[in-house]
Amino acid sequence: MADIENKKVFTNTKKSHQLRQFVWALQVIVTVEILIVGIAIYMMMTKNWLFYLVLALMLALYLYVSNLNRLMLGSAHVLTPDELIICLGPRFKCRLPLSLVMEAKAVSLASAPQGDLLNVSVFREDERLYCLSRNSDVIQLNLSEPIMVKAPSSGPDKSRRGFVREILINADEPERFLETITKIVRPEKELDQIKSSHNTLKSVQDKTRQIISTSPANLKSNKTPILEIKHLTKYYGDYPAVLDLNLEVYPGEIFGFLGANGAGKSTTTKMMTGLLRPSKGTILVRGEDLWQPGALVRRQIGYIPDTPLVYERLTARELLIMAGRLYNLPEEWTKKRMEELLAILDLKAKSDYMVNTYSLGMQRKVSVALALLSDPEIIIVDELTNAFDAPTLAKIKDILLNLKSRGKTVFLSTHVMDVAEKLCDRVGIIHRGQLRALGTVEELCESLAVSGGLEPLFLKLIGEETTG
Ligand SMILES: Nc1ncnc2c1ncn2[C@@H]1O[C@H](COP(=O)(O)OP(=O)(O)OP(=O)(O)O)[C@@H](O)[C@H]1O
Repeated sequence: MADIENKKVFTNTKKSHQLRQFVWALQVIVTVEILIVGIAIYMMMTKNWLFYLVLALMLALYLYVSNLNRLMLGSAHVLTPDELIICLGPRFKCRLPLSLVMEAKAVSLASAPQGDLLNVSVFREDERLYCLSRNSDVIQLNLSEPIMVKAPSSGPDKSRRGFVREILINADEPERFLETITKIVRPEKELDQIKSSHNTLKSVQDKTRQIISTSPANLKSNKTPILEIKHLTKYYGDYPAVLDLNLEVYPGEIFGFLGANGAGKSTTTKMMTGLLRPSKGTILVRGEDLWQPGALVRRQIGYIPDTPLVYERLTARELLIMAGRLYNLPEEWTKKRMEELLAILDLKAKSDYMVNTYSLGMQRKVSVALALLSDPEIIIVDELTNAFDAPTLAKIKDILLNLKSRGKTVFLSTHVMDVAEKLCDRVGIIHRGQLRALGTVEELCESLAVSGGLEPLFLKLIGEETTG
């Protein structure tokens, strides 16, 4: 009962005159046609069972059209304390958990996207869902994570489902809608207050403990960074998983991103690969913002996730061919590269078996092949060591060193110090979401007066932080 009382309804078609005219015209046409046909049938047909059947069918058609019109004109979004049920017309409905809504704001559109017969536009474009009946009173909802919706895409991707991070909807009373939703979804301002109080509490401690190497030689000041992370922040609710992260990575280097369990490594790599929207901050790849809609620089990134994200009902070969098509790579080139990668990764023997028959390590090798297929400029690896046995790990290390020798950049997240020490030119150490140290292992050891390499350095830094 309380739930029902807490529901707020926001109509979304009342101000759309064009739509209302269309719907009323449809209602009038159907009523007149049914009357004419009904009278004709009444006069011409004998009153047997067929007559009553036709009459019933006509009545059913009339009720169907009336109901369609009622749903169209009464179309409304429903806001509860936990979710927003987005409805448009009789056909589109989507439940959006409010925990995912990062921001709701009024936006103006130059023109309404082209709608269907009922003047309704529901489609996906560049990870944005348009759910509109007009171009006025438009509200944009920005999500912290992508959600899957069932709506056609305007692009070459013909699938009926896809991920979106921004949703555009109409509300007949946009001010009331925004006021209500921002009361439920914590407003940015309030979040900022929490963030700044969190920062203040730790700031003195943090500043004294952040060890950033600034020696020009080691920052490679003669090179332009390929990757720039500026004030990158991610909140899960009120919890800062990554807080004000700043770093630069240079072409041709293997950069180690180190941290204990839960330090914020995966959250950072997901933001760097376009999988998780930052709460704040920017990620620039060759100076271009990765989070700009349709950013082409995303194509320059290959991502090896910590757990394989592969479609298991295809063979490795089918997956790689499909990925090549998605990247618009020439088929011959894809096939050649695929054979090379399958051979290097020892996957040839099983490459025509479905991926769901592979071991976890083999599935992860498929992830590696997929990430390297388009020969990207930057390779982001989340927890290199996961699921790989020693010989495979040695092989993957060789692959990464080979990429480096070809001028590619590797961003390697790991909590295994040995791997980082052997492979990385520079390392960044993240703890509780904040960067604590940045530089070469030698520089950092010197700054902290630690001997014995990365492991004692890491333990000293994290140990001090934990007890501090
Ligand atoms: N979807 C989520 N919702 C809420 N909190 C989350 C979510 N994902 C991660 N976290 C929290 O954010 C923090 C950072 O997590 P993250 O996965 O980035 O750590 P990590 O450094 O990759 O750890 P590990 O090495 O164990 O994989 C953790 O405290 C985790 O509990």
